[in-house]
Amino acid sequence: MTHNRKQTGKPISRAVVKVGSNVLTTRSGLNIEAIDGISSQICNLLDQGIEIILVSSGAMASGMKKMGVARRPEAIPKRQAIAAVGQAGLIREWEKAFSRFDRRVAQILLTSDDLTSRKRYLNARNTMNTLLEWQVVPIINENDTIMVEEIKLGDNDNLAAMIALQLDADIFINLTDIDGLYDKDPRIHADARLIPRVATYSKSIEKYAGDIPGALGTGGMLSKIKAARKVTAAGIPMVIAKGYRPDILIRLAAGEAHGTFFVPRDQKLNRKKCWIGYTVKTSGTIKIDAGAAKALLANGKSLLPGGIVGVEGKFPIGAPVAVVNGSGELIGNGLVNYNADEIRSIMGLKSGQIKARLGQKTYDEVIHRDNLVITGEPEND
Ligand SMILES: Nc1ncnc2c1ncn2[C@@H]1O[C@H](COP(=O)(O)OP(=O)(O)O)[C@@H](O)[C@H]1O
Ligand SMILES: N[C@@H](CCC(=O)OP(=O)(O)O)C(=O)O
Repeated sequence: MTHNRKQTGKPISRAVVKVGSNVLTTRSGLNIEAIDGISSQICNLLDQGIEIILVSSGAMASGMKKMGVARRPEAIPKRQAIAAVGQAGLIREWEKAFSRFDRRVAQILLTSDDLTSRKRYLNARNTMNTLLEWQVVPIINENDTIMVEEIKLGDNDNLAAMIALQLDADIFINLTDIDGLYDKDPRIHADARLIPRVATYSKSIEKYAGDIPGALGTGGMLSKIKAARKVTAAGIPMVIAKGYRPDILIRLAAGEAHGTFFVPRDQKLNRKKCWIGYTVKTSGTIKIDAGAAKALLANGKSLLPGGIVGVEGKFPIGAPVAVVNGSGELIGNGLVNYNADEIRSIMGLKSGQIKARLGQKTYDEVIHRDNLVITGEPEND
């Protein structure tokens, strides 16, 4: 069964719901009232036939309360240990809350390695799809316990956006401790006004948002805006709304307008391109000249060796790399047909000269357009 959503005009049959630490924790620990309220609403949506994937923050905040720590420790092992303590209680409370409605939950903890490896990415997707088929609610968080800088996802706004792309959700609902995006940080400016709708994403929107989170959050409003950029570029709408508002999920699913709605692009990006453009951690950088940038941006062409002016990093064939212009601004991500040393050796050449230089030519293109996703949009920046 699908649900008609007036705001998007499209039916919702699958939603990613992210709940921030500020909603899920109080001064004394986990906010059981919020967990009960949100789980009861999710069960209502499940009864309507809408599949829900829950991304739950709160492990760090809850672990700190449990261990009697007032501030996040600087030492990484201590932070990881605190998250481990907190995650146990967090999932227990969600499980308890859903069991009141005879619903089961499953815990999924991810790092960016799990999402960058295509094999692990697809495995995780298959598992989550199986859980959804079984009507079990997947509850996802970053695997903070083993998280170090190299495999860090950063914040759960970003993680939830990637999950929305991975599972081809119809909407991403981001529940936080504030009504939505204001035109200025409302903690500093009393005259800040709520923006109900963002029709087209542009860099200027990012200027509205502060990157200082609430007492217990990570990333602040800015990380939510960046998440909106990802999902809307791939054709998925996002709403930022206040998690404490009674029946907020039910109201949103019924098409009521609350918070800030980010209108998606008309065209959906295919799944593999979602992964290349908005999920993988790139393992190198290719710098291109102005002619190549124009060919990629305006004409949707593949990247040929002739337009390449620099290569950074050491990466194998098939690796995800970032493509940047002469000023270092990101144009997009792509999967390479040649390794880093080969690209260094053929950059600036015509495709017809590749064989003479390398002794063989497997492809004309360094990145074929089917494996290239334009994510930078200079016309909006
Ligand atoms: N322009 C803005 N509009 C709304 N909130 C903002 C803005 N700039 C900064 N914020 C702050 O961002 C906070 C939400 O981010 P964060 O604490 O990371 O939440 P969460 O824990 O839900 O992820 C809000 O409490 C708000 O004070
Ligand atoms: N993984 C972390 C949450 C990180 C995060 O993004 O927090 P938040 O800004 O509250 O969504 C935790 O569970 O504490």
